[in-house]
Amino acid sequence: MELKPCSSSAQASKNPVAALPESDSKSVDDTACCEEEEIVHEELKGKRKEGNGMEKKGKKEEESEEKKEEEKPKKGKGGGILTNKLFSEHDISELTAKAIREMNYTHLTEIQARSIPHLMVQSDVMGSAKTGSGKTLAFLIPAIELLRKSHFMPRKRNWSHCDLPNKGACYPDTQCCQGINEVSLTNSWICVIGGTNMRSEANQLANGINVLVATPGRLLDHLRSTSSFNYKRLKCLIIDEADRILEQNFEEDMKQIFKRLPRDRQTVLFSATQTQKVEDFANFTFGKKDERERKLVYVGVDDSELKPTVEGLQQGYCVIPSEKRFLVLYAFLRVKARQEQKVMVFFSSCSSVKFHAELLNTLGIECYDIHEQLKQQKRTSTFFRFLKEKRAARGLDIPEVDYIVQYDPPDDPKDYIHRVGRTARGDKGKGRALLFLLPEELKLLIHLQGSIMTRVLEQENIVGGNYFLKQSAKEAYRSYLLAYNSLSMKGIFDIHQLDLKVNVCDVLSQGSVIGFFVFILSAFSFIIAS
Ligand SMILES: Nc1ncnc2c1ncn2[C@@H]1O[C@H](COP(=O)(O)OP(=O)(O)OP(=O)(O)O)[C@@H](O)[C@H]1O
Repeated sequence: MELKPCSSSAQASKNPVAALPESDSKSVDDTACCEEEEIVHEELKGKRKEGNGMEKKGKKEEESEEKKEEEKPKKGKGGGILTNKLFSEHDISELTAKAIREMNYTHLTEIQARSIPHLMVQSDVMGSAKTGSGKTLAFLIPAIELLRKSHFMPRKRNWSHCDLPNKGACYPDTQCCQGINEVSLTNSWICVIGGTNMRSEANQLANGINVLVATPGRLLDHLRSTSSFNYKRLKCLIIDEADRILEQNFEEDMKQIFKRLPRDRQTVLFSATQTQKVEDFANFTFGKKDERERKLVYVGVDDSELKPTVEGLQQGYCVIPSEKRFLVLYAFLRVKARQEQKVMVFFSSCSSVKFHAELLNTLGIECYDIHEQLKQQKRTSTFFRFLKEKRAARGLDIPEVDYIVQYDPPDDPKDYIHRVGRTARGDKGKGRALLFLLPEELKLLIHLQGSIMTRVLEQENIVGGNYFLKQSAKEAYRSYLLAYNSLSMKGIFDIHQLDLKVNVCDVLSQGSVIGFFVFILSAFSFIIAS
C-alpha cells in the first residue's frame, strides 16, 4: 500500500465567468453600496482585461480602485470567513435579526457582506463563492425581508419565492429557511423534491405558500400539472448551486421553467465553482442587457484565488490496491469512531453504499446510508440525524463533519470540490478530506491540481524540511522493518512478502511523503493494538 500527500497545486475550476466580472461604475441604482459591483456585460470584458493587467491604468482609475478596495468588507481576524461587517449594521427587520442572533451569528461572511446590500434593493445578482462560505444566508435574508416588506401573509394564494437548489442542497436550504421562519413565523414555505408525494405537495401549493424550495425537475412537474398552483405573483427566483444543477443535466428543465415564470421578478444565481457552462447559463438566465430592466450585479468572492477549496481543509490521498481498500476504510473508521469524529464516505453507486453500510454495521461500526434508492423522507431524516448527532465526550451538538473519505473517485474536479465542501464549513471551519485511489487512477491528480493541497503540503514540508524530523521518521521506519524481521513466526511474518519497496524508496528519497505516511500508519497501529 502506498500512502502519499498530494503534491501539486494549480487551478481545478476554470476562470471565473469571463463575461461577468465585478464592475464598479455606471450604477443604475442610486444606492451607494451597489455602485462597486454593478455590471453590464459588454463593459465587463474590458474590465477583466484591466484586471489581468493587460492595459495600463490611469492614475485616476488607480485611485478609484484603491477607494473601492477600502470600501470592501475586510476579513475578520483569525483567518476565518467572517468580515468586519455586522448584521446589526443592516436594515433588517427585528424578527429576522432575532433569528440571526439565535443562530449566534454577528458578523457577515464575505459573500453575505457583498451581496446582501444588492439583493435588498432587488437587483439581480450572480454570486460565486467557495463551498461553505455562507451563500445560503446571503440570499435567504434578503428573500425573507422582501416578503416582509411586501406584507405577504401565509396561506394566501401567493407564491413569492422559489429557491432552486439541487437535491443535496435542498436540506441545508430548507433547514436555514426553517431556522429563520421558526422565529419570524411569518412565512409559510415548503420543500418539493423528486421522490416525495406529489399529490400532498400539490395540496400545499394550492393552499398558498410564500417560500418554495424545489429541485428543477419536480418544480417543472408542478408547473405543468398542478393547475391550482398560482405562481403568477412570483417575486424572486433563486438558483442555488447552479454548477451542480447543470452537471445533473437540468439545463433543459431550467429553460422550460424560465418560459413559464413571470419575467418581472428578481433573479439570483449562486454557484460554488465557475465554468463555461455556468457562464453560458448565466447569460441565458439574465438575458441580454437591452432585455433587462433590472440591474445585474456580479459578486465573485474568490475569483482572484487559485485555490478553489477553503483554508481550513486539509487534503490528501492514498494509493491502495483494490483488495485492500475496504480494510483501510474499516481501520480508518474504527479509529475515527473511537475519536467520536464524524466521517462522510462517498461511493460511486447506490448498491455500493448499501452493501458497505450493511457490512460496516455488521462489523460494529455504526453508520447511516443515504442514496437515491431510499425514499426521500428516509433520506431527509437520516441526513438530519447524522448532522444533529451529539458527541457525548465533548458534550457538544456540532453538526460539522470532520472527515470526507472518497472511497470511489469523483467524476471530475467540480464533483471533488463539492464532496470535500461538506467539511470545513463556516467560519474557521476545520476538516480533512481523504481520497482513495487505485494505482492506475493516479492520473486523476493531474486534474485535481489546485483542489487538493496546501495543508498536507505544509505537513510534508514540516517533515521534509526538518532534518531532525526526517531522521527520526527514517529511523522509525527502519526500526519498524527490523522489528517485523525479528518476529519469530516467519511463515506468517515474512518481510520479503511485504510490498514495501515503493514506500521505502519514497520515504527515504523524499521527506515529503513521510508526514502523511506517518499519520496514516499511526491509525493502523492503533487498530493493531486494539
Ligand atoms: N454569518 C455567519 N456567521 C457564522 N457562521 C456562518 C455565517 N453564515 C454561514 N455560517 C456558517 O457557514 C456554514 C456554511 O454556510 P452555507 O451552507 O450557507 O455555505 P454555502 O456557501 O451555501 O455552501 P455550499 O456551496 O456547500 O452550499 C453554515 O453551516 C453556517 O454554520
